[in-house]
Amino acid sequence: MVRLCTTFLIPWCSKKIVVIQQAHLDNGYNKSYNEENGIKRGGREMSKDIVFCGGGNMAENIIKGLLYKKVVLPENVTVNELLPARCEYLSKTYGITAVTNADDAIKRAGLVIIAVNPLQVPPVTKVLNPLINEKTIVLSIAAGIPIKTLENQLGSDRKIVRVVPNTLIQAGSGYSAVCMNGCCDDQDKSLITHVLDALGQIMYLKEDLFNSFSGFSNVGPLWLYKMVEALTDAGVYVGFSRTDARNMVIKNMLGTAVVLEETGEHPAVKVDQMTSPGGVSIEALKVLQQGNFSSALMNSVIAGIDKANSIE
Ligand SMILES: NC(=O)C1=CN([C@@H]2O[C@H](COP(=O)(O)OP(=O)(O)OC[C@H]3O[C@@H](n4cnc5c(N)ncnc54)[C@H](OP(=O)(O)O)[C@@H]3O)[C@@H](O)[C@H]2O)C=CC1
Ligand SMILES: O=C(O)[C@@H]1CCC=N1
Repeated sequence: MVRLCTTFLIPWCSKKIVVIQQAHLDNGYNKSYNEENGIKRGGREMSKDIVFCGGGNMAENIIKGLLYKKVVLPENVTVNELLPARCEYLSKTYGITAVTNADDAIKRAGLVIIAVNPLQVPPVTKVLNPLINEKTIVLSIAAGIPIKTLENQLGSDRKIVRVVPNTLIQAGSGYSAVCMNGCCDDQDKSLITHVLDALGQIMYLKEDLFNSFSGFSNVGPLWLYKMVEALTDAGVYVGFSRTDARNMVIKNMLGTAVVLEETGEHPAVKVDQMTSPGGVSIEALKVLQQGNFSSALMNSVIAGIDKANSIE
């Protein structure tokens, strides 16, 4: 096998990353790649194929991340999707196989990813049940569906992983939460880590924190998108073009994240530093506090978590 180590910039992200390019990848998950990244998989080779059940938004984002990071080759990816038009789009765009019946691929797969909406999970597990075996890893991203429910549908002797995937996969930033049932071993964990690494950061969590993770971290970009929208409107209101206003807000947001990540300082310290006595910032802060900004955010987080709890 020929491997090339390349450093390059992700086009949509300013972070430098190092990727091991494999000129010849003879199995979907490459042992050398894992070892290069400090992830030991042991001797057992994983079946090379991944099957996605459901080819919607999340499946597409995950596929993009996996192909971009060369975790898997297009010929090792099959999507089982009900809509023929969607199958055509996915296969043409990504060079993968997308079909309305993937029974054969599921039988061969090492990893099956359930990426349908929660209500569609029972019909999907019904299809999977006779096709998977004790070596197949079934990974579900369906919000609010616990491992216990999946075990009831698939068997408690099956390897089951529950993931709340990062919603900023295209930026390669943001946490995915993971937990797995007792049938998964260290090698399975290494493999799942390797796969999810391609999407962003990973946090192994106890399942009882999953709903909190969904409502807090997974929904996270929503508050930031809404903030960009509101601040851009404010910029337009005071006379900037929408483009200029949006650009200023986005650069401020990126810069703020970099400063906090790199310094590790508390945001309140940064606010203290920029509020000059009797100045502009402290005036803006006063009015923000009158609008109950912090309380609105906390209540919104709690509402999302309550909803996640109610689905489960
Ligand atoms: N969107 C997000 O940001 C996040 C989503 N999730 C979870 O990811 C899952 C998928 O979400 P998302 O991608 O947004 O949803 P989508 O509705 O975009 O995708 C689901 C896809 O599955 C197809 N489908 C339905 N039933 C079946 C079936 N029996 N077999 C195969 N395919 C089927 C649907 O087709 P059709 O349209 O014809 O029904 C649709 O294309 C959900 O469970 C959600 O909770 C988790 C975290 C974040
Ligand atoms: O809104 C949802 O149901 C999913 C879970 C968190 C983000 N999207």
